[in-house]
Amino acid sequence: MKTQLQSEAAECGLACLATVGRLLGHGDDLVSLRRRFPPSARGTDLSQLMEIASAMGLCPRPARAELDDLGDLRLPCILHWKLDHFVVLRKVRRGRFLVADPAVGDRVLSRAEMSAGFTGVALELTPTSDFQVEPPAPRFAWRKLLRQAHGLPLAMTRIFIVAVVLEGFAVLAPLLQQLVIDDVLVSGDAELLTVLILGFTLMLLLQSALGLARSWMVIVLGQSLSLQWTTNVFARLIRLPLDFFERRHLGDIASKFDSTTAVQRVLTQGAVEALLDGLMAAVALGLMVGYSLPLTGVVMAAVAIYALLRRVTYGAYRDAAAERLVVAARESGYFLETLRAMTPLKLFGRESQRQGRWQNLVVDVQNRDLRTARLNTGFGIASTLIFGLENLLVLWLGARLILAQGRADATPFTIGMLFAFIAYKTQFTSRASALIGFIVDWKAMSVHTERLADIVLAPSDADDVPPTDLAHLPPRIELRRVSFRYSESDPWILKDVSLSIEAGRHVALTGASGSGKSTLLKIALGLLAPTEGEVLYGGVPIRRLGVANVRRCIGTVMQADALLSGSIAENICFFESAPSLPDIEAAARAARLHEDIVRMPMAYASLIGDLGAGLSGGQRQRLLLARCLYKRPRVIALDEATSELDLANERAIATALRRMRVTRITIAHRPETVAGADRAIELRSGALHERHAPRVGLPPRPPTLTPA
Ligand SMILES: Nc1ncnc2c1ncn2[C@@H]1O[C@H](COP(=O)(O)OP(=O)(O)OP(=O)(O)O)[C@@H](O)[C@H]1O
Repeated sequence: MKTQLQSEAAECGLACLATVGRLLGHGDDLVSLRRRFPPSARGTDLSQLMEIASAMGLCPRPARAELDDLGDLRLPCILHWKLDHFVVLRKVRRGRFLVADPAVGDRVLSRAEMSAGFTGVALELTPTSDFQVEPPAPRFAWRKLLRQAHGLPLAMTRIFIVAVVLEGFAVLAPLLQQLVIDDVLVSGDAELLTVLILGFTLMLLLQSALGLARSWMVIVLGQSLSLQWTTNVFARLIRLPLDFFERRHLGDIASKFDSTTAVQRVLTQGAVEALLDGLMAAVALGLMVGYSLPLTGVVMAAVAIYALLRRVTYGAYRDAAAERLVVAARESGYFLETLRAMTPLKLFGRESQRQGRWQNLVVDVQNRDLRTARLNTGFGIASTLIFGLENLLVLWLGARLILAQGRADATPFTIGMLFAFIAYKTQFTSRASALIGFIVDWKAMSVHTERLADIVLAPSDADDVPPTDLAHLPPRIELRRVSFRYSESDPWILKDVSLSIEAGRHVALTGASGSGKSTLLKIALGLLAPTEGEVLYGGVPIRRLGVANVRRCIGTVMQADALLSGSIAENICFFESAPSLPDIEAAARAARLHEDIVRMPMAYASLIGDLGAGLSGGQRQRLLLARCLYKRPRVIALDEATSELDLANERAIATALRRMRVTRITIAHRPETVAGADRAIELRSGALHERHAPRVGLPPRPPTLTPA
């Protein structure tokens, strides 16, 4: 597929460049371009697009154009669309415009639609001598998925053997017809008829039992593979870096994940059935040739026309399926977001507007379904016509062969043979068309594998350092000459920042909103990798120690932290398998939450929703704090973790934390919180400025959970 559909909310520009590259024969698709030029979460503007185009070996030329001039531009070119989007103009013909929209796929637009969307800015792209048809990016290997499936060869072999026996019965059935018509009816042998019918009844029973066994085995295999594969993909997904999730819509990630099931179905059940279909088609074809060559020729011609028809319609089917996946993902993401944003929607009275936009998205999905249904209808009628004509032709030719039996040069052909031929022909055409269907599904599987590749090929943030206890290292955090920006096209948030937070000290980080405090904290926690410089824990780079090992030593409450649905106790111990109830209570006391909890009817067993429903803002923050303390961390990192608390509670918590003598880094705006720290550092224009000198503190002590 040449048109590259965007996966991330803000990568329409990159997707357009990938589409133009593909149309001009560039080997890179969006997956590999995304890896080479990670887009900013905020999108890409024209000048950044031009930079990337130049790096791809395309000479960019921005142009102002009227609708009438579009046909004179060098196509394909990129058009600025509705002020916040880019599309690719592929062709202009007789006043209609073929546009590749990375959000929805190919669209043929009228002049009026073009005039409503096109802002007048176009980007022409001409390949230079540097433009190379590069080797395709590493593709998602379905073979790897197959290899990961335990017990697959044995289960497939069993299913195959049972199925082959079943197919044997299917081959014998038409022979019964031939025997009954040619021998029994002609000779009037009633006894032979009884024997034949009894024999075939037995066969039918056996066939039913084996059919049942085969279906059951296919179901069991499907279930087991689906579990293995989805588990593998989920394990991969959950280890992807944070920015993977921040850049994508929820619905898109969920839909990509669902592609695993589609791939699994084609690779296992589909593959076994295709193998059998191929085998049966070959056997039936051999038998048909034995009965009559001219009749077989007619059937083969019909199957060939059918195959050609599928080949011709394949592109349209594939595009409709690919686009449907994208628009359906958008619709489900929008739906989920609506549920999450119920409070502001009601407060701002935006229910109707939201409903209207959701309806538009549903219509988008329905339009794709309609396209597929239209194709299916046309295709169904065409194939009925092809095979109907073939049937009539076989009947006509077969009957003529029977009628010619009296002649000396006639090839022997009986009524029973015609019946048997028709039965084998029916088997052959149905198996051959199923096989062609499988080949189409196999090719169309790339729609799913491409989507799955976004998860499977994305670099994971899991390091291969084994779990290690870092108790021997002093809990000291150091940022050494760290610079950071979210992408090459984003401004620097931190520039050459060095900071050492000594063990047992408390550093308060202040700064204007948007100055980069949370970003700095995320870098210190290994959630974001510094663009330059490094982060050390206890004097050792955290990548060497293993980010997971370091995070085990650090308790955190982040700005947009989440609770999960479950009980309060479960949330405090973060669903630990063998939680310590006294520790849960100690953590809740230290976070000044215990009294609130015991006042609840079900105390620690009280259930809360995933968004912390059932708790006040301050209780939510204290619960997050209790969760952080339950870990018995050696370092505590708090990002405005007490902003919703009253002063009395905040003071009590600050005292409790001070007594623990853990290393602390606190982002806060309140003067009281900042004043309690050993050092206050302000982040301004990407650099750190000391606000008050370090206080002489006590030497660090091992962390304790002393209730306040
Ligand atoms: N994923 C992202 N991609 C691009 N820019 C981002 C991203 N996340 C944050 N930013 C930008 O980085 C800058 C620093 O953000 P950050 O959240 O670190 O600020 P902050 O100092 O913690 O702000 P606040 O006090 O309001 O929480 C802001 O300008 C923000 O818009």
